Amino acid sequence: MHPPAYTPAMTQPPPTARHAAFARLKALADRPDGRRITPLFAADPGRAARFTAQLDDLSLDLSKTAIDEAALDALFALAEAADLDGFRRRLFAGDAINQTERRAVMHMALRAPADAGLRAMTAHGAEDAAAFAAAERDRMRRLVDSVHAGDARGATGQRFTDVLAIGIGGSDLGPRVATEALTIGRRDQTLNAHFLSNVDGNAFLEATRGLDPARTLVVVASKTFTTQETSMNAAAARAWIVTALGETAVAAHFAAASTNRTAVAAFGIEPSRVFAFQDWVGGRYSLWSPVGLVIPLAVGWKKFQSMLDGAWAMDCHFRDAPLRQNLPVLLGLAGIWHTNALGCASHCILAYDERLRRLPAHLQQVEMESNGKHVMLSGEPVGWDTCPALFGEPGTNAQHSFMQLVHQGSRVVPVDFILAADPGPDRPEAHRPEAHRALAANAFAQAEALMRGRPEAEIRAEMAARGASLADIDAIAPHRVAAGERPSTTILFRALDPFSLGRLIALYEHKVAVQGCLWGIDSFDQWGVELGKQLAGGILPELTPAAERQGLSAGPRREHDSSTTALIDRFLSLRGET
Ligand SMILES: O=P(O)(O)OC[C@H]1O[C@](O)(CO)[C@@H](O)[C@@H]1O
Repeated sequence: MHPPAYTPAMTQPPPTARHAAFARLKALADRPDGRRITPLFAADPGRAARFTAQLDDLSLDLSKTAIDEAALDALFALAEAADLDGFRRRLFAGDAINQTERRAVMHMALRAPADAGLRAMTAHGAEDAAAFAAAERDRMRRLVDSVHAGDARGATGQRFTDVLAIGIGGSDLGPRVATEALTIGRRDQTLNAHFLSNVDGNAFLEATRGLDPARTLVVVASKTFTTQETSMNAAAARAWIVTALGETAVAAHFAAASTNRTAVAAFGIEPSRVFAFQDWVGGRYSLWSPVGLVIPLAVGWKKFQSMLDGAWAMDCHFRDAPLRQNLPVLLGLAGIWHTNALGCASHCILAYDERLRRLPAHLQQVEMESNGKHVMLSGEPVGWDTCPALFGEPGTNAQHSFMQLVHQGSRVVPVDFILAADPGPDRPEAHRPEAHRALAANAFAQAEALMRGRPEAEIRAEMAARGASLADIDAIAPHRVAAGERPSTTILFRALDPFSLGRLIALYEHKVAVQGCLWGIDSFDQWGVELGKQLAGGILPELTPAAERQGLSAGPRREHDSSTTALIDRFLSLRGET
């Protein structure tokens, strides 16, 4: 991929001031009590309120971190050194913020009203991104409505009951987390959604298990429409439809979302069923675009629109709120504190909500593909750590797997707790209120336990009170000690509905942009994943018998290291194909 040559010269504040700001953060963490949290509460009864920011019903509590006023000032000094304010302006002005791909970053236009006036720089000059997105959204809506109304039907005249969404990475994770969040525990979905991402015959079998091709609409989502996994899965789905219903059924059963109309046309999808978006939408930010078509198909247009509205509310807040009251900025700064002042190398996302069970997977891509970078925009190596490794599971499940390490492991892992106060006001009968209270109790208890820990004296006293011998106390007490002072942030809102879901995901998207700006990196490219793709393309012909190699670019056989060569030979020998 060669970026077009239309971008302005790269501009970035010189790193000197940033170096000083990072050094200041480290120095603050190295103060005698610089990493402790409990003394901050002891010293300031108003700490919780002072370190909680709010947008309507959504609150972000940063008080259970070691960030004090001095640390906050140092973090904002870093933001100033990195010109966060200017970055935010350039982002919303549609400048080519994604400098290495010479692209604007304008996924906000996908959720903005048509007349929001959001423009994006393109190879052909600035375009009205919000108007473009709205026009495509209207086309999507027409298809969704006609499927739901039974006007658009399968080739045999039957109504669609299922949608199979094919895509990978950003063309899968975002749509999947949103669809799951809005359908888990409900019985009112308009179509049953199924997802196929991995290039694995088992995944295909699993995704199509029990599906009737005559009643299945297939949506292929791929920004580039060249991704190997998606191409192979789309071809398999096409064969599945054609075998059952004949070649002519493809027009009725397929729709696509892509920026590459030519490749989609070559695949043979009816042009009226192809929905476009522009290169100013990054893959991991594309669930709001036609890539997310499966979402309204599954939950209805009204909910999809409400999700967009929630994200747009967060966009406006991020764009307009002063930095010190700005939720994505504060969440981003907390992460900077943990990564660059405390040296934490990982970060845990715990949503106490089964419906958000795929959120960590989506955020892994949003955060790690965006900010897993080692050079600044100038190409110079960064002089500080960038994105931590993210992981997570729904609470309370996580408590019974990896939380042991978070409480007592040798490294500090900051946690984001995410919780809705109300399990779902639109249908209280579906929720056992006592179960939701138990979820909440666990979320609050975990955060408190991480911070308070358990001192040895308390454990010894408790064991003694229960009649344990001194030898037992000596042997066991050290193992039960939890040092505490482990940081967490808590995101709490009224209810997980489409609006709050959109707002939540957009909060993290902008957090990532904030951090990328402070680290001085390009958060919107992903060159690192290219090499593996190229090498896989080269190895595939080597694993394929000559008779089946048609269509695979044979190319000259590459020299591998001896390990890779031996593994390829062994793979073929185990299959009896040498
Ligand atoms: O939507 P596409 O073009 O099929 O790409 C899928 C995914 O692959 C990646 O390029 C990474 O390999 C992601 O950035 C993207 O979300």
